[in-house]
This record gives sequence, C-alpha cells and structure tokens, in this order.
Amino acid sequence: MAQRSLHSPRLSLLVLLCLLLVCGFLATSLASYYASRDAIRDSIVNTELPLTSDTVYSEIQKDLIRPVLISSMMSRDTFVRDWVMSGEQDVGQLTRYLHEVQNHYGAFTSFFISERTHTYYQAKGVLKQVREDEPRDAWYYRVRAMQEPYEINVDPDMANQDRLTFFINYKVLDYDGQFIGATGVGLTVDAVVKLIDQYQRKYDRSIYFVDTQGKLTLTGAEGGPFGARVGQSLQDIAGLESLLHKLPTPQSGSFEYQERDRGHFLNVRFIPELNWYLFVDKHDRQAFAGIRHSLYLNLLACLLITAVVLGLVGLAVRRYQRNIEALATTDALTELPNRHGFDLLASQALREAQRNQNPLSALLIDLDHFKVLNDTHGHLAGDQVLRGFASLLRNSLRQSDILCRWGGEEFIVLLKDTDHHAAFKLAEKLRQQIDAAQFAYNGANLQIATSIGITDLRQDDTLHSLILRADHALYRAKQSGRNRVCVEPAGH
Ligand SMILES: Nc1nc2c(ncn2[C@@H]2O[C@H](COP(=O)(O)OP(=O)(O)OP(=O)(O)O)[C@@H](O)[C@H]2O)c(=O)[nH]1
Repeated sequence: MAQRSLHSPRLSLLVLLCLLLVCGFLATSLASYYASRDAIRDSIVNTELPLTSDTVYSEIQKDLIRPVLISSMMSRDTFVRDWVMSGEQDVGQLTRYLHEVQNHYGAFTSFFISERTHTYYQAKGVLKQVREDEPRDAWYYRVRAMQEPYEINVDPDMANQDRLTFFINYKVLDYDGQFIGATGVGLTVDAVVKLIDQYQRKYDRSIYFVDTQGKLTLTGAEGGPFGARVGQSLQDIAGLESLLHKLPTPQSGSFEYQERDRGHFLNVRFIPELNWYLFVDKHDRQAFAGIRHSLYLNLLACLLITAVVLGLVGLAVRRYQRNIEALATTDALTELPNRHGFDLLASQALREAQRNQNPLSALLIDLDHFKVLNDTHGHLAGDQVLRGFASLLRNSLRQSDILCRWGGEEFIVLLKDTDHHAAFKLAEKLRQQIDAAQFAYNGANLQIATSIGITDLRQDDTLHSLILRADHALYRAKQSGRNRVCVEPAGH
C-alpha cells in the first residue's frame, strides 16, 4: 500500500506535466499555423492574385493597342473610302492594300466588308458575302448598328481554321458620315493563352475569362475551372453554380468560395475593352501545404520533446523517491536501518519465523555510560564511537540478521534461526569484542562497554512484546553492573 501511495502522486505529476506540455505545444504550434495561414491568405488575396490579374490585363492591353490604332487608320484611309465610293472596281487593289497592312503590321488577318455589296474582302481576296441570317455574320450587323466607332470582339476566325481571334471592328464612314462598311485587323489570342498556361503552371492558379452571361470565353490550353471548356457556363460547373450571383460588385474585387473540401480564392476584374471578366483562381490546399507540413513536423517534434521530458522527469522523480524512502528508513549517522526501517524488516521476519516455527532471538544492545564519554570527549567523539560501534556490529553479524539503531546509543538485532542459547554465545562474543575495541578519535583511543538483553520469539509474540522482554533483560544487565549479557527466555 505504501508503495502504491508513493506512485500515485508521481503519476499525477507526470499526467499534469504531459497535459501542460501538450497544451502548451499545441497552443503555440496552432497559433503560429493560423498566423502563417492568415499571412499567406492575405498575400494571396491582396498581392498574388491581383498581380497576376494586372499582368494578364496589361498583356491584353499591350496586344490590343497597336491593332486598334492600325484599324483606326484603315477606317480613315482615303484610298479605302474612295475605292468603295467609286464602285469597288478593282478587287486586286483592295486585296493588295489588305495584304500590305497584314504583312507590314504583323496582323493575323485584315478585312473589309462593304455595306453596298456585302462582300467580305481579306488579304487573299474575296472570302464571301455576309448575310443577316447567318449567325457567324451577326457581328457585322452589330457593328453597323453600334454607336461607338469600333468594338473589340473575340471570335473564331473562319478564314483561318476557326482559330480564336481578337477582332478590332471599325466602322468606315464616307465623307458625309454615312456607313459604308467595316474594316479592321484580327490577331490570334495565342499569346494570351500562352501567358495563361505559363502562369497556371508556374503559380498553380487557374486563369480564365467569363462573359457577362457567365460563359467561359477564353481559357488556358487545358481548359477552365475543373477542365471546363470555352462556351460552358459557370452555372453548369459543379462547385461554381452559384458563383455568378455571389460575384463581387460592382465588377471587380476578391471573392472566396468552397469546393467540397478545399477553399478557393478568386480575383475578378472586369475588362471593359472585351466586356469580359478575368478570373484568377487559386485553391488553398496547395497554398497551405507547406505550412501544414511544418505544423505536422512541429507537432511531431513536440511529441518527441514531451516524451523525452516525461521520461527524464519520471526517472528523476523515481530516483528522488528512492532517496526519500531510503532516508526515511535509514539512520544518517550509522547508515543502519532506523526504527521505521526496522519495523518493516522485523515484522516480515517475525511472521516468517512464526509461520515456519523457526527460532528467532532479539538482542537489545546499549552502550554503557555513553553520556560520560560524550561529556568527557565531546559529542563528535560520541558520534565517532557510535559509527565505529555500528560498523563492528555489522561486520560481526550475518547478512540475514536484522540490525538497527533503535535510538540514541541503543541498538537492536534480530537473529534468524537462532535460539536464546546460541544468541547468548554470540552476544557474549560481541560484548567482549566491543570491550576490547578501541575507537580512534582526534589522536585518542576511546573505549566503551555494552550491556545486552536477549530474549527469543514466542508463537504469540508481537514485535512489541518481543522487544519488551529484551528490554527487561537489558534492564537487568544494567542493574546488575553493566558490561554483561542477560537473557529473558521466552517462557518468562
Ligand atoms: N554523540 C552522540 N550522543 C548521543 C546520540 N544520541 C544520544 N546520545 C547521548 O547518549 C547519552 C545517553 O545517556 P543515558 O541515557 O543517560 O545513558 P548512558 O549515559 O549510556 O548510561 P547507561 O545507559 O545507564 O549506561 C545522552 O547523553 C545522549 O545525549 C548521538 O547520536 N550522538
């Protein structure tokens, strides 16, 4: 019971320490994880995505400004207007003109559509006649009807294997301001698509364009969000169905949405030249992977540190407890068991002897006139004699005998398997040895005599009754002149 009660505070201490360490480590690790997450999130929302959006936007503007100027010049060109107004006589003249513009300015295509004949001219010659009921020609009728002098449009170029092309469509007016046709140049969006691809690969983000109806208009080579293709509506893409309704207002800004188990950061910018939205989209799993990895490493390190600290504290506490236990049962001066230590050892020895009906004798040993020795030579000399006496006793007894400093200058010995006759012989031998012994102290040789009381164990004895009888025997030894051995046999 005593052992267990010593262990439970140790266990509580270790559990408490473990809780403190785990809570402390968890709190600091999680706090730094969430702080880093917020910092990364801020950087994505406020820096990374807007920067990508700016770059893509400026790339588009760069690509568009030159063609807009060229188209503007074409629409004001007197040759074109004169040629139309003089009845579109020599097709070769206009074709050469368009060919020259296309080659010189590096455009992908150049065109003129005549309002009078509805002929679509381009660098290679006449392409076709535009018709109001042909969906592919709707753009022309739109341009004709619009207020603004020009529009930028993205369409498949039917003259060039339907490659997606930016068209700058300018209205051409005669000298009286009457609409006589539409002209302009087209350039492929390959450069923008390449840029999109490069950014998507390098920075792990999706870049795509969406029109005001929510339809994907331009994506990287591998498609838009979740592989969606141009023409698909955001409303048909799982996870993005409700996105359009939630988009930031008025037209540009940041937005976050959830796609099953991962969050997305979205930067949306309205591009007035195209009447499109530019979407730059990044999911958080990749962004947070690094700090999540460090969080796991942190927690692992914390676990290891906790385990090591607990192990070391456990060892230290166990050693400390052992020392305390030893101190509690050992006499510091003689290093013999003290009365508490003796109680533990003696009770067990008594039980064993009584159970097995083995003889056992108790010797109560008291130094004679020790007070005189103390008074004459000093207390330290007394201590030295007590140490020497204890060591002499220890050396004269068997390992199995139980020896203890009972208090002051009194010692007790339990001799296992020994009746009072044998005990008497041993005690007498001890008494003579001590009588003859000299204890060196400070240049002097000190001598001391002992009185010894002996008794042996009865079946009904307790430790108390056994010692009481030995004490009677000791008393008789003292009374009858000291330096002698007296026996109080069990029968008395
Ligand atoms: N130096 C020293 N003296 C101690 C220690 N413990 C007890 N004593 C002394 O031992 C002395 C015991 O004195 P008494 O009980 O009168 O016994 P005594 O002088 O041996 O006389 P008798 O036992 O009658 O022969 C006291 O003076 C105590 O102070 C100790 O650890 N060191």
